[in-house]
Amino acid sequence: MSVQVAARWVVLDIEGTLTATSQVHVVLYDYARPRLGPWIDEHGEDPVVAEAVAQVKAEAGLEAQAGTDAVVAVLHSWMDADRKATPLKTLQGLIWSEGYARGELTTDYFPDVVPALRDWRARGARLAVFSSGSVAAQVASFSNTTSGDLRGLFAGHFDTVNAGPKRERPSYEAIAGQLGAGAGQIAFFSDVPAELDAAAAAGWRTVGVARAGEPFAEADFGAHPVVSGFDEVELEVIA
Ligand SMILES: CSCCC(=O)C(=O)COP(=O)(O)O
Ligand SMILES: [Mg+2]
Repeated sequence: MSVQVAARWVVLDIEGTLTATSQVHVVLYDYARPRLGPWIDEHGEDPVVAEAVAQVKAEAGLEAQAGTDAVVAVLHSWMDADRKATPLKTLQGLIWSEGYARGELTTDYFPDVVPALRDWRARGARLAVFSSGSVAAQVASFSNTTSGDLRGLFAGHFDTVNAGPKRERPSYEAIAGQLGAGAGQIAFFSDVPAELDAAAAAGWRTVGVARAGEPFAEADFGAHPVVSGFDEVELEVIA
């Protein structure tokens, strides 16, 4: 069954919506795990890295003098628990950006994703991304995919730094403001009902993405329309 959606802007979650959860939790997390310690030691003078490390220590209750091993142990525990803490996402994004630039990482999307995004874009829809993954990670991940370089499809990237937490309404209000769009012009696609609830509270249209085999496939999406793939979406592009 198809779902009709009227929107000018389509804002997309990544994990579980565009890519399999294993693409993040296995491929990307396994790439980052052994590289976190060396990255912190080699880039400790970089203010972005220094600030992220300070945030990890503060959030984990470590002393300011704590060494890299203690910081890495916290970061690994957050990855094991899939805690999408902002400083972890910042550090992962730096490491993944280098991995994509070196050609050591390639993003693989669900088969219905790229044809739908190209079709929506060709028909005038504007596309943006809202993910817990940092903006740097998002852009890098679209640069090297099994369908080529897809960066040109997207007009906006949002994360927990430039928008806010994904389960809170003000984050969606902030994104609408940055896009210069009315809430009723934006449709948000996500596999996580709590994210859809926050977007709907901000006045956005919402589409739940319940993909077979994914963690939220059997979740209760409440009043949100639900698809099992983008080929079930009939997008009407509005002004
Ligand atoms: C390829 S960008 C990195 C994705 C990531 O780190 C992540 O946690 C995805 O979370 P999402 O909010 O997109 O479900
Ligand atoms: Mg998701």
